[in-house]
Amino acid sequence: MQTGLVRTYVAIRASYVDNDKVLARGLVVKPGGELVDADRSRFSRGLAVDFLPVGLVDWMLFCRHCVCRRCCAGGRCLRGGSEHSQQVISTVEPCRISNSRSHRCRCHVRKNFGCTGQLRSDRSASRLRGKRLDRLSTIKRLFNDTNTRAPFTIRLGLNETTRDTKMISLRTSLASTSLAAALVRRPIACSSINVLRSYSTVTDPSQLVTLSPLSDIAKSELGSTSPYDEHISVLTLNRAPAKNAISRALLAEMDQHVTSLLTSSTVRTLLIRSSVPGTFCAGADLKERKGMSKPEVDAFLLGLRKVFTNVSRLPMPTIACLDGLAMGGGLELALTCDLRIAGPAATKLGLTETKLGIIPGAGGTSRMTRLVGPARAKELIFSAKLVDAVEASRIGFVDIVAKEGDGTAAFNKAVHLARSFAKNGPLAVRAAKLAIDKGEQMDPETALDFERQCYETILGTKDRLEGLKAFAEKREPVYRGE
Ligand SMILES: C/C=C/C(=O)SCCNC(=O)CCNC(=O)[C@H](O)C(C)(C)COP(=O)(O)OP(=O)(O)OC[C@H]1O[C@@H](n2cnc3c(N)ncnc32)[C@H](O)[C@@H]1OP(=O)(O)O
Repeated sequence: MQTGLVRTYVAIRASYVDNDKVLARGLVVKPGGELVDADRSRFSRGLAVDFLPVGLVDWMLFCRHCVCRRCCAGGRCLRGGSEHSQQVISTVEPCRISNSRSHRCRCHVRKNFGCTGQLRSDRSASRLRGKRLDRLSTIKRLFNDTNTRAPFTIRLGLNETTRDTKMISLRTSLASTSLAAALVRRPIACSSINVLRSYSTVTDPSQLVTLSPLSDIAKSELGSTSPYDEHISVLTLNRAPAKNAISRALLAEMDQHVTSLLTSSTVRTLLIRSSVPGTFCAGADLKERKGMSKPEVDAFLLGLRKVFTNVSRLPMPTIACLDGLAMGGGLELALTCDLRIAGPAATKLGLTETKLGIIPGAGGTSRMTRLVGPARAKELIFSAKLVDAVEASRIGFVDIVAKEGDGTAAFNKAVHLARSFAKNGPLAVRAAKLAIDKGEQMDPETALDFERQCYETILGTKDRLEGLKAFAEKREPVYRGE
């Protein structure tokens, strides 16, 4: 057995097994710290919580009726795992726990792990709350006790009276990040580092921004893979408690990732998305900002400008996946990308800074104006108004409105598009991007000269020869970016 620090492996997600059927799957820490894929594990009836679902998922509360199409990985029903993979439940039924018709399934983590029920019934919630707190303190005690290396088991077994409550939500009472932090600090013996990796960074709540190849997450999140996925990177904003507000810490992490991408020769497309349902980014962290001195604000704005400028200068295509609100600096981040795709969840998009007595300070005035023209940019900025995806597309700062799917429609569409970019000659795509970006700022004649220069850079490449050869041989080209 190897010993490893469970760091990026905090993606220990909820798994519930009922009558030997796995209703939701995930990574499990079994007593003793052994890490297994929950799919392969078998628990006895009841909620098996000798593992800790933390991270983005927090603890979920859902009942059997909450399993919906959105929660199925790639249309596969999570009920019963692969044996029942064809079973897709398309309707959302009222929740029996809350007796409320307002109950809706919400896919919590990119189709991965079922629903988080929005428990409307206060009575039910308070009935559960006391238990949650007790259990939470037990869990915390275990994790905070660094001397405890012994195998541990925490059981939050369901009793008969709460049979329909498949999982107990700790969300309201739990600062999940602190639990996660406790977890990441605690070395846990684990048997398979490899298994862990495939579930890693996206859901590590200790990381505010993660960067991972699509190939790491495509199977679990999308249920489909493509040979090009390893060339597509996904930058994920992961600060749920503050709706991804850009704090100094978040900006620093973003800076690190974006800097690494500036010199990457293998990434063919970058997708920027959020792991927080209903949110892309709520802009600059206003709470942090409140306590900043003038020099600190200056430094922050300078940092923001640097990072956003770097995003706009990335050599590969970039797509902002707006599956939720994007306000102020959040929208400004999206504006730095080559394309913005917005889904039905993107109901609040706007440069809202003037409402706060400030102006867009991360390139918003300039980038929005370039996209929609001065009059529309002025209307948006002066009024600080929020628009939805369709209106944003009509105005011109959203390029594609994704309609298929709900919570992750934009991401899904972006993946589709990114794969179509990634199969083409990567050097050619980069050269085209450069020609467009720079050429746009030049007079037409100079732009044509510049286009020619860009063309020149690819004339001697192996990819170009491969393109011609593949055409002659009537096959798909295999580009290597050489
Ligand atoms: C150069 C760049 C400048 C800028 O970007 S200026 C900032 C522009 N952004 C904004 O004006 C957005 C401010 N936020 C809001 O208006 C609302 O929030 C939202 C519409 C985004 C969401 O509203 P709702 O769904 O009702 O949620 P909630 O309870 O307000 O927020 C959940 C938690 O998120 C925190 N939060 C939201 N936005 C920010 C932010 N921008 N900075 C810091 N924290 C934020 C809240 O405070 C709260 O947290 P708690 O529950 O602890 O109070």
